[in-house]
Amino acid sequence: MKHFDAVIIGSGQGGTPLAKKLAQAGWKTALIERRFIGGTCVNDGCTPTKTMIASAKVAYTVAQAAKWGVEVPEYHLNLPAIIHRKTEVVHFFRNGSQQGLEKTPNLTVIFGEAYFTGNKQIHVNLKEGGSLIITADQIFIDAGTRPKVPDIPGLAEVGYFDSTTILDFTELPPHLVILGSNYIGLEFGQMYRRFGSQVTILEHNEQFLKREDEDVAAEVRQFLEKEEIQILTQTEVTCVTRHKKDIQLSVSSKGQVTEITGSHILVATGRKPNTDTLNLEAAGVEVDSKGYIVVNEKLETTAPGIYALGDITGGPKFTHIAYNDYVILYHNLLEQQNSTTKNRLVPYCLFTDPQVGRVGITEKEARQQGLNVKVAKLPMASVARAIETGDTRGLLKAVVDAETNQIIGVAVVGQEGGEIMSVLQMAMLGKIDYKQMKEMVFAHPLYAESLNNLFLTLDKPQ
Ligand SMILES: Cc1cc2nc3c(=O)[nH]c(=O)nc-3n(C[C@H](O)[C@H](O)[C@H](O)COP(=O)(O)OP(=O)(O)OC[C@H]3O[C@@H](n4cnc5c(N)ncnc54)[C@H](O)[C@@H]3O)c2cc1C
Ligand SMILES: NC(=O)c1ccc[n+]([C@@H]2O[C@H](COP(=O)([O-])OP(=O)(O)OC[C@H]3O[C@@H](n4cnc5c(N)ncnc54)[C@H](O)[C@@H]3O)[C@@H](O)[C@H]2O)c1
Repeated sequence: MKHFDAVIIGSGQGGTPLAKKLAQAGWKTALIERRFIGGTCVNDGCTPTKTMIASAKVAYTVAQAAKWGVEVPEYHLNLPAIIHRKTEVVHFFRNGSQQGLEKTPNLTVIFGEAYFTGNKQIHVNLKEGGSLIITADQIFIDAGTRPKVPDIPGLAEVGYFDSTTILDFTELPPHLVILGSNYIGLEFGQMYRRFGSQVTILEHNEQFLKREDEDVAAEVRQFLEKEEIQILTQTEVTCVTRHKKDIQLSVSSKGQVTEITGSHILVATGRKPNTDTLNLEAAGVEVDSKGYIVVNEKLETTAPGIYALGDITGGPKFTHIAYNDYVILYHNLLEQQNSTTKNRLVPYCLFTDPQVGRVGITEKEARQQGLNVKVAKLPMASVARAIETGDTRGLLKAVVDAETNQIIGVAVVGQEGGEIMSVLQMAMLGKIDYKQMKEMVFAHPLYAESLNNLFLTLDKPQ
């Protein structure tokens, strides 16, 4: 049996920096990881997908090059080379992170599967064989989530990809049918369409991108459909069968029963927490009805001295949120602060091309809450930089408190939409109001310069 001051389960985007910080502060710390250092983001999530999306953008640009007066008579897609590049980038990030951990004094990295055998006691089935019992004064659970697969008759027998397994498939699916039309479904859908697959996206909700305002969702749908991606909402798959190389999906779409034939299926219907193998009852850590760990706003679980961070808490599932959870914990534990998750801004970016950068409240939410707001909107077709660059898809939108003039919500669909949103996120944090943004000097002709014009629209009668 080994004893540590702190044990962290999972080397994700919260656990890795936390392990380093606690060890650097002199705590005898252990970090337990059952698979690869870096967790989902580095190995199966942000890093591989954004690397491959970059290749898809090149393919799209080359295909459209004549639009910019550049004739490209012929080009070929080399999917194994794209996947090789992705794997190299992933290894670069993973290895860099692992080396950083291994160099940290007071920190022991243990590869193996952890589960609780008591309140502050953990059993680890070591990757190298054998097992280890560990006790600790403080325990931090950052064990993340994994793909959730719907229970559809025939799906398991026919076979399907999820967002992890598809990353190493070196053949191009002739017709990829995707279940789910949120982040994963749309990012992969556009990527494979640009690689040359036919793509059909099936969404069981009535509204496409239901979290977003309808005008924002419509803009995204429009540019995806222009690339001949078929999107069917209110569509439920009832059964899947294989007919030689084809996969047949029986679907109920807007009340009509029909068949869709594809070559491969990608399941992108959400994630589920990795709490089922942790034996949390032994530690007295409660989970909610979906299996996520119950935490308060300081990320304390129901068991004293045990904390949870990142996706496993059921909070917004983003790398920057897992990272911010770590920041909250180290502020409170090492600097005796009183940091909480309450009222933190949660920005996010959908990495379609163009991107969708979002932060704060939507117009729909503001109206539902009965807030007195003004809404500024500007099409990308009115932005000088977009016209010059040759891509006017998208729009800028900001929700402004009519009494205080503060910006309370932003959506930017456009090239560098995430970066432009971040400019407004800074304004929100720094309490720079829309009148100041309207007259702020931005370098010409940046996308950011268009923020002057965005807020000038509020001078017109609403
Ligand atoms: C395809 C995809 C694309 C994404 N793109 C983005 C993006 O562009 N931007 C963004 O912000 N977010 C993105 N995300 C979400 C982001 O990856 C997650 O929010 C983030 O990785 C969560 O980090 P985490 O620390 O909570 O957990 P994870 O990164 O999931 O880490 C958990 C770790 O715990 C380990 N573990 C689990 N159980 C045990 C156990 N019993 N014992 C030992 N170890 C264990 C796992 O092996 C894993 O390494 C994406 C996700 C996916 C799937
Ligand atoms: N750019 C980013 O920040 C980024 C990128 C990828 C993933 N992520 C994170 O990863 C998580 C998982 O992403 P996701 O897109 O898989 O999940 P999600 O939960 O965001 O979306 C799942 C979608 O699938 C639909 N769905 C569920 N069951 C279905 C079914 N049986 N048939 C058809 N549609 C169905 C849902 O209505 C929803 O639209 C997200 O929470 C997100 O935070 C973030």
